[in-house]
Amino acid sequence: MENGAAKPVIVAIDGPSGTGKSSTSKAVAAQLGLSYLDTGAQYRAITWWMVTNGIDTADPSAIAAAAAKPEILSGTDPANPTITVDGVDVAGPIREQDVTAKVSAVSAVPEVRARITELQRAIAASAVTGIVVEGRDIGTTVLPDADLKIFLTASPEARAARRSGELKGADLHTTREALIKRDAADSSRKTSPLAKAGDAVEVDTTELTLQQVVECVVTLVEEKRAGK
Ligand SMILES: Nc1ncnc2c1ncn2[C@@H]1O[C@H](COP(=O)(O)OP(=O)(O)O)[C@@H](O)[C@H]1O
Ligand SMILES: Nc1ccn([C@H]2C[C@H](O)[C@@H](COP(=O)(O)OP(=O)(O)O)O2)c(=O)n1
Repeated sequence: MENGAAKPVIVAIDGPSGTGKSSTSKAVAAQLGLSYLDTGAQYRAITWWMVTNGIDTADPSAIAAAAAKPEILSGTDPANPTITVDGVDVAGPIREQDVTAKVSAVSAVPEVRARITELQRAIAASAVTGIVVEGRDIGTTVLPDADLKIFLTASPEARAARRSGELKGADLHTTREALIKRDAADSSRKTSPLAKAGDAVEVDTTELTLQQVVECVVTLVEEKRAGK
């Protein structure tokens, strides 16, 4: 017989763009009855606010001065993840090209990272059954005590093909170059760069279907829960 409620399980999924973090995290969370947090959406939301409010995103001091202003709320149901800024639903606008081009510069500013990291920790701490949190620095910085850390990778070709499929036929070469440039910026910033935690399990998804990746992560979570 169960002795009280199970301890919440915290899963961190990091990796570069197009490796399958969002799709995998949502499916794993749904399958295991956990909450889900897309931390990239939070960085995109604060970037959207900066752009909308005329803040120069090439000026780190202007970004730092405004970092505390927007109120960013994330809905963590994996079947219906939501993101609002000052009460406005920004799920669509945060995926636009302009935000994508500026998000690395905004998310490199330490004041932005401190603000968003605090939000992320509060959301994770309040998840009753547990949560799958996906991003770039979750296993290294945001939740270093996560029960399970996964680092997803895939070849640049596979990642670009997946992304240009989403962008309805966008040029493969341009998509590949933009993706490599963003990963380089995210990996080389001073504060909390994209990095694999020493204790993360690396999964190369190049030759795997999404379903295979999900099965792999679900198995790893179940093994952790069983104390293996
Ligand atoms: N293993 C996979 N094989 C093929 N396509 C995938 C795989 N994983 C994800 N995808 C697709 O690739 C695209 C990018 O995936 P996404 O989960 O948004 O990646 P990330 O969050 O790492 O940027 C989506 O269209 C998704 O359906
Ligand atoms: N934990 C995180 C998550 C995202 N970011 C930044 C860096 C990324 O280029 C952007 C956008 O992240 P997002 O996960 O939406 O990117 P994708 O286009 O899905 O690859 O946010 C970050 O700095 N730290």
